[in-house]
Amino acid sequence: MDPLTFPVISVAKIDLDFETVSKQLFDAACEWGFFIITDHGITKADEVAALSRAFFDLPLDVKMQKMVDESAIGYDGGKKFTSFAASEAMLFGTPAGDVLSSNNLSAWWDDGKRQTIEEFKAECYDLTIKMMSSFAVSMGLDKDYFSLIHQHRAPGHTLRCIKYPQLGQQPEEGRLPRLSTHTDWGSLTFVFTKQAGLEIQDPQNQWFHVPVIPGGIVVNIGDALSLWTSKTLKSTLHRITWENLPANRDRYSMAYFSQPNNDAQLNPVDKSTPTTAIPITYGDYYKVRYRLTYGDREDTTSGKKMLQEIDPVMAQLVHGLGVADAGRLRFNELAANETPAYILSLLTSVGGVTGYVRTGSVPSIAAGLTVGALYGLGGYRISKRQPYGVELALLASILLAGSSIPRAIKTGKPLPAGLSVLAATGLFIYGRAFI
Ligand SMILES: O=C(O)CCC(=O)C(=O)O
Ligand SMILES: [Fe+2]
Repeated sequence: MDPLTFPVISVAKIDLDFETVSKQLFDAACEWGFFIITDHGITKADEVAALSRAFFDLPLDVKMQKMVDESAIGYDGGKKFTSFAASEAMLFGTPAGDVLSSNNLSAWWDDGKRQTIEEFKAECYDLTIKMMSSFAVSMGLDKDYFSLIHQHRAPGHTLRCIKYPQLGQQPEEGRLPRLSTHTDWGSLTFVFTKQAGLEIQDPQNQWFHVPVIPGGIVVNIGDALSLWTSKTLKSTLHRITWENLPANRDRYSMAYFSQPNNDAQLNPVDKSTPTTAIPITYGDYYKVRYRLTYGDREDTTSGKKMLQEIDPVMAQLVHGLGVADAGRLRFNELAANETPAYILSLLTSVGGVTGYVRTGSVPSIAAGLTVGALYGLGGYRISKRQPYGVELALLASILLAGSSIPRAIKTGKPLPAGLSVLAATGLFIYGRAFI
């Protein structure tokens, strides 16, 4: 097979020769979903990168004075990393002008620094709009089709200045990702970095190192743009591994996320290809992805963990779209309900005790109470959106099936037969999460 060539596209002539540049951008977006643009005319990146470095050098308590909130402005680091990435970040989200007026920035971000961030964001915004116009034209839509749904309204366009810090020791394998494998949620992402480390899934589904081109911007397609185009434009999985960015090295990057307005529908724009309607807006989608990403964090207003705030029905819908890939494993937990586990816990415990009372069987009470406890613990963990709740409920069902079904067949008695029915119910309800 031919070696793959990562697309590097000069956008110097995006105005003068719109058609040629549009075709290059569209082809790269369809084939890779990731590419680098050069000659883009963005002037403020180095200045913002320097501000970002200086901010990360501040003492932790100063940085933590203003933690990120629903406005997507503030610091998202702290003493503990999220399960999404071993990084700290400074977020400048929401509509134009909000960085200037935000009270969620510490005094260090004075007027001059805020102004620089706004100017950089404005440059990025204009370029994303231009690029989306070129995608619109390539798809036979009005040139301003996408600009109309990317106005300066919520959730806005977020600049995320990121530092992957150097750490004393490498976390145990599988415990904490450097940057989880994920797709981006919105329309277009620009990544500015001078350091290697980012990997993407290439057109042959192999992990591929994104090159670093001085002055270039790494661009990728997000889920929303992919959904509008029935996935013709690719929302590509990407990640950073500990192997590529070991604990003894740090890395800085800045990601600008262009996002559709909250009320934008995610349905495919081409009405001629029959596809099932997507009954959610970008706002619904954003909420689920945001809470999955920051799942372990507490919501500043409700005090609940973000993961507990996710509506399971919405989560299932998002999962079903087949593009979202943050916290994939968690969909099992989100879809699960704790009530059957509690009922099974009660019934199996009662079953075990009844067996003992009737026949004096110690194994019966021991098994009944053990299985009951496992169901109870599983149910509790499901209700708190803690990991392994579904697994525990499933394990309880397997143990119950193993002990009751052979006895039911052998003796034909009602108690083991009843317990077998419970086991089958548990297997059905909690096994489904893994199919
Ligand atoms: O740091 C990078 O290079 C990529 C960051 C990224 O993918 C993200 O924040 O979504
Ligand atoms: Fe990303």
